[in-house]
Amino acid sequence: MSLVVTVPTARLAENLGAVPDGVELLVWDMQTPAPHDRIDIVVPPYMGGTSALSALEGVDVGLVQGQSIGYDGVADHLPPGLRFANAASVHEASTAELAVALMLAAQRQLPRFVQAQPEGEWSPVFAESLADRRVLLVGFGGVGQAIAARLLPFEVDLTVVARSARHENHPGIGDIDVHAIDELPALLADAEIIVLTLPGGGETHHLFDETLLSQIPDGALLVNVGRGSLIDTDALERESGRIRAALDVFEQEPLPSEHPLWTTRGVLLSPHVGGASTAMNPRIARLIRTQIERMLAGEEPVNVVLPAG
Ligand SMILES: NC(=O)C1=CN([C@@H]2O[C@H](COP(=O)(O)OP(=O)(O)OC[C@H]3O[C@@H](n4cnc5c(N)ncnc54)[C@H](O)[C@@H]3O)[C@@H](O)[C@H]2O)C=CC1
Ligand SMILES: O=C(O)C(=O)COP(=O)(O)O
Repeated sequence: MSLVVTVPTARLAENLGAVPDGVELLVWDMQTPAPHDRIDIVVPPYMGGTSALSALEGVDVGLVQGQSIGYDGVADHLPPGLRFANAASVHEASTAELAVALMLAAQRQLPRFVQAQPEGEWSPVFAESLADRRVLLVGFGGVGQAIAARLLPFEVDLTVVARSARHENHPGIGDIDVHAIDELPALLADAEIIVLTLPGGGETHHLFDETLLSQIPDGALLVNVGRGSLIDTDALERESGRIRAALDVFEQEPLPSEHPLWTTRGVLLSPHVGGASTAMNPRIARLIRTQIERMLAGEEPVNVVLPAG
């Protein structure tokens, strides 16, 4: 058995290191014609990878291994007959770190100190804590549970709402009740920090619409590391000033430089960098290695979220 595997960057090939005998590893960024008619595993570029999928038209591909967890939009660009695996688990720790960083920065008003530093301005504030705050975590899959595991040592009062809990016994989390999503409006009324980790797509589109946003208590912090489409951005802008927000994901990405969110008071933005850290490449490489080993052994690959249609 032999396999042809393509990765989009030399750095990822380096992270992958030595591959088993019989595996031909090539660097292909999908901007040039496919290097072979048959490729067993194709790894498209990170971010914006969906448009590159057209390069797979007419190529016999065993598995398309994405580098993201979210795969909204992929089905529309994936040539028929190809199957797609996502990068579930790869970005969980990194995205959870960012979510906690955004919460800490917004609660303790770190941007204010960063701004005052060049002026040598001593500007103490009596800030919101993370300790003892009532945190409502929306979504309890890999990312949500990784956030819970990191938040609990901060001594927060944690409530979780989701359709289902994908993992059981995530390290660091004891038994947590998961409330059904239809309890969301009632749970919101009591929340001081709300953290969104749901996937995008039709079912969750504008879940936080004008009505739900208006039920968030005054001064509460809305954190979104799931997908921008979860929140009606126009409605959020109308609520700004009353509630605070820390957002890593947006309905339109990149967020245009003239967008009012950039300058809205009480809004902290990061440019969709939840998964973008040094943890990523070695973890993606580990996942690719698993897929190679499974395919060499004639086993099904893991993480297939779009079976060959
Ligand atoms: N900011 C960033 O850079 C990153 C963002 N993400 C986003 O985070 C999302 C979640 O990732 P994981 O936790 O690994 O996914 P997952 O599939 O493990 O968990 C999703 C959670 O959302 C819940 N859920 C899904 N659809 C729902 C619905 N319609 N109503 C109520 N609950 C629903 C599930 O029950 C589960 O608790 C990804 O789909 C991606 O969009 C992921 C990685 C990095
Ligand atoms: O893993 C994810 O879902 C992420 O959000 C990060 O990457 P993406 O923007 O989906 O390419």
